[in-house]
Amino acid sequence: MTDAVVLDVEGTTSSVGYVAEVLFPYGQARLADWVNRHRHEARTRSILDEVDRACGRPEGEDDQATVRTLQEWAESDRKYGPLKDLQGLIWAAGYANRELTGHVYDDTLPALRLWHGRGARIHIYSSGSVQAQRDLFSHTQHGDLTGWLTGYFDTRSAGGKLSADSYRTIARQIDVPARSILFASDSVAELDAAREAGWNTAWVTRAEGQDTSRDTNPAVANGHPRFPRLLDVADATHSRATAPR
Ligand SMILES: CSCCC(=O)C(=O)COP(=O)(O)O
Ligand SMILES: [Mg+2]
Repeated sequence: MTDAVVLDVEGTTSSVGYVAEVLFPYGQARLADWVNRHRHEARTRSILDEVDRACGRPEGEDDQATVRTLQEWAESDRKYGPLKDLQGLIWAAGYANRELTGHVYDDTLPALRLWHGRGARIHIYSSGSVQAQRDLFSHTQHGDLTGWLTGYFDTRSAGGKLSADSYRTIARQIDVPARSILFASDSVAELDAAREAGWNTAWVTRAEGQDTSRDTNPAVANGHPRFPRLLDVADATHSRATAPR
């Protein structure tokens, strides 16, 4: 029985290439300029101060050093809250001025429709900030998809994606028993953590010629049912009847 579906973004609803080759470079190219222009505004200031605290530096003493730290974190794809928040602010401006369009695979909307029609509530869980998630799904090439989604979780609201406790936190927040939740991701390590919390899992490998995540070696499927596309997961998941296990 699947009452709730929780979806990863990068490599599952949306391509790795879009995140790695469009969103991340867009943010990095504008990071220093953003800080220069917004460093006295509350949201950006609080991000910069959080970075300084994390580095053991006095808050606000040297914003250029803070920018360098953020650039280093961005270059090494650190999933740290303040970096993800700042990326979310920069991307929001890009969606607003139409320089960015949120990418979703062509089977993502049909999958959302199928689950929705079967009464499952659909949530997003990404390392990208909740704002970044909302902005991506409200500006896709298929239009605004946020009407299909019930909720969003990031590392601040749920915790890191490799920790079983994060999935327990989400289950509590959405008030659905673990056995009735399905998590779809391209990351076996994330699926392992979700399964440890008692969730059903689906490994989305994406078809040949499309993106595959960095840790989707077929040899390490690790017992998670494999599906080439998200729509294949939805097809195999009969809400309130069966779930892939
Ligand atoms: C919400 S779009 C940006 C995705 C992102 O910033 C990221 O780090 C990818 O995280 P995911 O958990 O979706 O793999
Ligand atoms: Mg992913």
